[in-house]
Amino acid sequence: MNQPHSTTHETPGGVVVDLGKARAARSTAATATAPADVEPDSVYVAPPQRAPLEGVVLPGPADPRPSVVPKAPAWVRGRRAVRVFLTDERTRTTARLVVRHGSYVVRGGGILAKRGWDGRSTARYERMMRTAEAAGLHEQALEWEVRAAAFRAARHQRRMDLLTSPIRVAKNAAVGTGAGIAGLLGLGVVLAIAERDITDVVTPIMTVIDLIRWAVVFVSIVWGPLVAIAPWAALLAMWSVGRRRQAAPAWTLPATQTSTVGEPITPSIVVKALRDLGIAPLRNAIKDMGDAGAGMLGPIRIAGCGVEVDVTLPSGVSTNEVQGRRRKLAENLSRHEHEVFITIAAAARTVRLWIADSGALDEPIGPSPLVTDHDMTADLYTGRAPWGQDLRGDAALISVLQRHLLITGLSNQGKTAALRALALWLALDPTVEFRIADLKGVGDWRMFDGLATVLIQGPTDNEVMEATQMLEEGVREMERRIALVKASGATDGVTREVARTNPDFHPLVLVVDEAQMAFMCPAVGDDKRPYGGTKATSRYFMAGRKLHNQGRAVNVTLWQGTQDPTNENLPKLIREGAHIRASLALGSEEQARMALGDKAIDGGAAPHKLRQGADRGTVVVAGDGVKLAPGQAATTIRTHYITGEQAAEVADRAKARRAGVTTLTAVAPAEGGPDPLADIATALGDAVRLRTQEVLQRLAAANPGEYREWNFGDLKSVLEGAGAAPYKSDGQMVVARAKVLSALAERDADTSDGDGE
Ligand SMILES: Nc1ncnc2c1ncn2[C@@H]1O[C@H](COP(=O)(O)OP(=O)(O)OP(=O)(O)O)[C@@H](O)[C@H]1O
Repeated sequence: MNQPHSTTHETPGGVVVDLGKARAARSTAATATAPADVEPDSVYVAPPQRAPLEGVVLPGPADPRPSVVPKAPAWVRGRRAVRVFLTDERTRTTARLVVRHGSYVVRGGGILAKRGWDGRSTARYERMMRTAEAAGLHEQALEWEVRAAAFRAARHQRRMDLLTSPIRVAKNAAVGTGAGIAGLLGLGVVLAIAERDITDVVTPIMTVIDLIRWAVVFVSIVWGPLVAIAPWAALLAMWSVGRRRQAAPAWTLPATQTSTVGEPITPSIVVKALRDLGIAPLRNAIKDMGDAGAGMLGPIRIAGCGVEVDVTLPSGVSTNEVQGRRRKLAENLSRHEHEVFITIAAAARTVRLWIADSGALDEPIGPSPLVTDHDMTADLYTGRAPWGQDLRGDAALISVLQRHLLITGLSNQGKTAALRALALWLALDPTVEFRIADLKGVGDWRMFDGLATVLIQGPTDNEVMEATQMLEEGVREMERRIALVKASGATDGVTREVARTNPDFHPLVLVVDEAQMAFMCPAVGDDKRPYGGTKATSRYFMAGRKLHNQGRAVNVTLWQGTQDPTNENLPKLIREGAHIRASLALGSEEQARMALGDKAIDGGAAPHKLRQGADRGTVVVAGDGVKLAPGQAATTIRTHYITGEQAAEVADRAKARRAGVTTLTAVAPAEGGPDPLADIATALGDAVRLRTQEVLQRLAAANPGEYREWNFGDLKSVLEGAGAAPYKSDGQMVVARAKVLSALAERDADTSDGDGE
């Protein structure tokens, strides 16, 4: 077995160790490996411990680590110790405790001093004046000024009185003492006569003197302890006031007191939230108001699953500035953005805040009365559909009488369910006829089979064409009714009485769900007019427009449901023709403006702030039909969800109220509908060619309902489609009669060929 390399020499005094080699051995041992020259499978035996020479310490064989670790300098160790001490949780807790309670005392003292100062000076009046001024309430400011002047006058009087009071007090004391002594003497005389003892004359006076002496003795006994206790009692009072007001830095407060999540809304929380909104004039005004900032707020009222408060903004702050910071305001109030609604109240410069209880909006609302009340009936003229609940938790009822309706929203947010819920309610009125086109066609409206007179279901161009024919048939029905009303000479339109007794005027509701499919449809009819699109030649669009323009008065209304609106899938004229405009969650403010109109969005309606998915079934409704407070532009309704199965049950009840209805799945194309090419030929008359402008005028004069809105593009597209495009002649666009006639002849030949096949 090999020995490690160390050189030792026996000497008379002990063992001499070669330090260089011993160091080498130490470092080798520290790595816990055998020396390099030890064979791998040989066992390494540590050298026996020997007594070292003085001043030299050898590593122990069992513990190869150096036994002496050089100590860090004292200042480093001191710093480490301080750091450990400072970062220790116990130290922090103690520090927080000390600072918190210290602050309670100091700031509590400040609060008491301020109260005292307020009571004795005009500080309070001046503060209220500043508040009123900052809020632009000048009348109130004047009122406070008058009160301050009265206070000053009264104070001056008291001070003047003080100047003369020592003399008065001295006089009063002298008179009082004299009278008291005389009284006591009198009493003593009476006593002496009664007791026949002259010494009783002074008995009452001596009794009073004794009483005074005892009082002095008592006070001298309790005075010492009272004086000793007084400062502590004062400190306790200051601490108690400070603690009640939580007057300490936030970092020192316990977590339960600093967490504001779900905290009830108080005036000071609202004022603080407004102050920290990042609107400089608002912040400055609130700072100027000091403690009186709550003067901006109306009473905080419980409103459904939240609270409602009106805020009168100081001058220089506009309501839309506050509306634009909804998220920040919500966060300042420890709420999510969707839990705070900011609308414009009727009073000038006033915003109405509705703040939900934390998480309350995520709780489902109850089932629809349509589902729970099996005896429910409906009356289009006098009733309102129980659609859901508004944010205050009140039933949201909507009147659909003679109102066109449009409901938009991103896909899968509950559009069909909301539209269907209204139709189900109205179906309980047996006088109402439904014609429905469901351009999604997955059975959402299946329960209306046997209830609606027309039910078209499917997403293809065929269904769009049928839906268009359904609308065009509705237009014809409308025109027939208008003619009847004209002929009848009626002055009150279609009254409830007429609607119920005269089958010619029963309410007719045309429903098109997923209407964007119709606008996007590329199909073109035999007359070369497109079904879809947004031109004056587009059949769906034009039929919708005509219904919007004149249908209401004769009880023919159009309800449309459509996905997120754009100019392509929801043209402006169609959006604006609806009386009731409702929107579920949308992707952007731009879409929200299209869905509900600028006025509603500027007034605080914000369907784009609804959460996709989480707020399914929540609609923001603008326009007619819902009750709105004065100045309110829109309301938010959480609709009751009626499942397909429940809808089928309600539909069965509605069917039971009607004599059997046969449901058609298509509408036959109209005979004798407008034929633009033939009408153009008629308009041309005998002219060989006619300016396009002239043709348009003649068309509009002959059939204004159809052609009034036509422009050059519409005329051109029909003529181009027929192969008779307008062309330039003498620098002007003209239509050639020969070309139009030959296009007509060609078409007729095609049609008869087709018929013969
Ligand atoms: N009022 C409601 N409350 C809660 N959930 C609802 C409500 N309405 C609908 N939903 C849920 O949303 C889903 C989608 O509803 P619906 O088919 O009506 O949406 P949609 O907007 O018409 O969809 P799409 O545009 O894609 O056809 C339903 O299956 C249901 O789960």
